Order: sequence, then C-alpha cells, then structure tokens
Amino acid sequence: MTALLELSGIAKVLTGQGQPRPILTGVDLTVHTGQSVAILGRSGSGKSTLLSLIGLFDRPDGGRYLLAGEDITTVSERRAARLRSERFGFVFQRFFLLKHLTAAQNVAMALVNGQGWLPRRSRRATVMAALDQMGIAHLAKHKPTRLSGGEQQRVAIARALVRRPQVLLADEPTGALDTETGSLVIDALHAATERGCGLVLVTHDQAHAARMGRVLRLVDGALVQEVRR
Ligand SMILES: Nc1ncnc2c1ncn2[C@@H]1O[C@H](COP(=O)(O)OP(=O)(O)OP(=O)(O)O)[C@@H](O)[C@H]1O
Repeated sequence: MTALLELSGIAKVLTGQGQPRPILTGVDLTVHTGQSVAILGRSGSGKSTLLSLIGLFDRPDGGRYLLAGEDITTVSERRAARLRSERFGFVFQRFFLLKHLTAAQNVAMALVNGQGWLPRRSRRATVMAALDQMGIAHLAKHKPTRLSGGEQQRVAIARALVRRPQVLLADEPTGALDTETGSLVIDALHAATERGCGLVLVTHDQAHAARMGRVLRLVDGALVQEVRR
C-alpha cells in the first residue's frame, strides 16, 4: 500500500546569524492512513523544523519526500500552497481563533478557498459535522472568550479537519493546557485518525506521546524509535 507520508534521508541546514547548522541529518519517517506518530526530542532538536518541512512551509536540503506516492521534495511554492490547503490540517500550541467570531464561524473560515464559499446550507452542515466530531457541536454559537482552553483547541482542531485533510500536523497542541484537558485534546486527535487521517504529533508530554501508535525521538538530526516502558 502506498504510504501517506514517506520521508527518507531528509536533511536541513539552518543559517541564523552564525555558521550554518545541520539541524536534520537523515530523517526517515513513513506514515500510513489512520496511523499516529508522536515525535519527542529535547528543546532545539529540530521537531518544529521537521514539522514545517512535512507541512511544506519549507523544503529540505537533502533526502526525498513522497506524499501519497508523489515526489514533492522540491515542489514549487504555488503547488505547496495548494497541497497545504487540500491535504494538510495544522494545529498549534496557540489556538489562533478569531475572537469576534463564534466557534462555528471560526471553523467556516477554513472553507474559504479559491472557488469562494460553499453554498450556505452545505457549509453549515460541514462545519457542524466537524464540531460534532470534536464533541463540541453544542458550543457552535459561543465566542472563544466563553470557551475553556481545551474547548478552544478542539475548535481549532475542527477548523483543521473541516476540509478533510489526509494528514494532521500538530505542534505541541496540549502545551498550553493542563494534563486532563490535554488528554481530551488527544482524544480529539485520535478521533481524526479513526476517520483515516494520518497524524504527526510533536509533544514534550510523554503520557500523550504514549497514546500514539508509534513514539519516535529526534536525536542528533534523525528519528529513533522510543523504547516503550
Ligand atoms: N530560521 C532559523 N535560522 C536559524 N536557526 C534556526 C531557525 N529556526 C530555528 N532555528 C534553530 O534550529 C534549532 C531547531 O529548532 P526547532 O524549533 O525546530 O526545535 P524544536 O525541537 O522544535 O524546539 P522546541 O522543543 O524548543 O520547540 C534550534 O536550535 C533553533 O534555534
């Protein structure tokens, strides 16, 4: 079966103010439909750099990246933008919800695309289905200020899922939440994988990582399998 994501020998050198630094030296990662992977690693090890390469915000300096069998290692920015909006959903530590809009309107914002808005009725049904999948359909009319951190993050996940991405990329999505609330957010991410999404979760939380199908650690620029205890 063709993998959803297949990265082999991915390398990335970052140039800040000083000497160029190799951050990733040979990352191999394969994710199939419905699979979940956690990536652990000390601060500065390159986890966010890796996620930004997977999400096509940046390109690698070496290696090969296949998305559903298509070689996108050196894809143009134009094609990357299209793939980002059609194939990927993104969830971050900060929720980035618009405060003056309701939960449903925040999710609906993700449906704006080159072809304009979906017809009103199908838009509403699509948005409500995404909120329902996250267990927060009853909060559709609430503005973010009336929602808890965990609820806001679930709105953000609904927004990431509403276009039915193949891959969900989550960078520290529980970083701003207490353990219990974070666990609800992990439940929500699991619900996405049950619908066939591939999930790559960057986290510092060992307990949340342990709930993923595989746990990998970024060490010296490469991913190594974490030994389960
Ligand atoms: N644009 C850049 N130019 C140069 N160096 C960078 C750039 N972006 C990040 N870095 C450096 O690359 C390294 C990896 O950063 P990255 O954010 O990927 O790590 P991380 O594992 O996600 O860290 P954290 O867990 O703290 O979020 C860090 O040392 C960082 O300072």
